[in-house]
Amino acid sequence: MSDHDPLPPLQWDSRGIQIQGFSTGLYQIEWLLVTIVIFYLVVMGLPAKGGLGVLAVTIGYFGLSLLASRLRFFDDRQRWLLAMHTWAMIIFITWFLYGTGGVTGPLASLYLLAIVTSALTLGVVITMLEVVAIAACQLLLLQLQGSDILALANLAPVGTSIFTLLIVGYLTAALVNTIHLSNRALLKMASRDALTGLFNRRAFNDLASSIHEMAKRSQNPYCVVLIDMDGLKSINDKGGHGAGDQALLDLTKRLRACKRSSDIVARFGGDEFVMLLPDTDAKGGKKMMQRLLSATQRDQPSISIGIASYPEQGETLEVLLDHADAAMYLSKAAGGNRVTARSVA
Ligand SMILES: Nc1nc2c(ncn2[C@@H]2O[C@H](COP(=O)(O)OP(=O)(O)OP(=O)(O)O)[C@@H](O)[C@H]2O)c(=O)[nH]1
Repeated sequence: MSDHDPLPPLQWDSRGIQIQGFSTGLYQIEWLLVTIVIFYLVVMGLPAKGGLGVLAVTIGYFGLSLLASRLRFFDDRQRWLLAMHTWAMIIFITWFLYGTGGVTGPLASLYLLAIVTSALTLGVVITMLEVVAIAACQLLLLQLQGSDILALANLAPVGTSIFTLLIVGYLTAALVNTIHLSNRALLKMASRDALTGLFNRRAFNDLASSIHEMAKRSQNPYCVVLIDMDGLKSINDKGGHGAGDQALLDLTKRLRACKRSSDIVARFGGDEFVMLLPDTDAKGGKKMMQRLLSATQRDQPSISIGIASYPEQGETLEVLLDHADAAMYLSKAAGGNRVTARSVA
């Protein structure tokens, strides 16, 4: 099976899993921002000029944060929504700094919260773009405060703050990227059988469930096939574990060679393999498995195959797997090296 095997988007989308994992952190950043702003207003009081505007925007932003938390906004994992959120944070912070006259004061570091939010979820490029936007906001604030934006004395603190944002944004995004890559590697490991590199039972169940749902909607048939090697124990006994492993690898090669790109093949464990053949009825599935049997060389261990087809032999994947298993045991009981497709209903 190639690396292009289909992975269902939800369970195996590592970027999505990563954002989901960070969602608690995102809520905490949001509440930290709101808490710092409210704390500032309580301790320092409303600014004399434009105080009501600052209060109104703070209450509005607080309301939005509450709504985001209620709606589990960050669990949604849609990147454009998260990007809009960081923009809203930057605008709110800029407005707050404008109202409190503190572009060069300690509250200017609030921009760090927007940058960390972006770096956690949106990647290096978007985060760097946001730093540029913050630089523009800070220059605008200087201008609105009546400072000369070309004077070095005014530009220096802005430059220092932008430099800090760049470093924090870049390092956080780079760290997150490393986590993302190791997540991908872990997901791959968690979905594969160590010996054959085929999907394991867990990955098969996830993939098969989404194919089952699609088949149910489109009323298309599909086949579930259980394949069990005949006599692996005696191969192990005669040739050792290495010979048994090689026999399993040979069978894996044969299964890969006979499958279409849309078919899924997995190792269920031991000498048992499973295939799911989308858009294939019982007749087509049986024909395909007969071809697999006739391609089996004399010196290769034989296999016993059981087939169940959707929808005739079951409305759920579990029932189909049971039927395919029962059919496979009929093949085995009849001496192996054959394919059985039957309804147990
Ligand atoms: N080499 C090797 N052997 C394995 C592996 N997994 C399971 N086995 C062995 O495969 C054998 C399976 O035994 P059985 O279930 O009796 O299967 P069988 O010998 O093929 O007999 P039938 O299925 O009745 O034809 C056991 O001896 C297991 O120890 C593996 O990854 N590698």
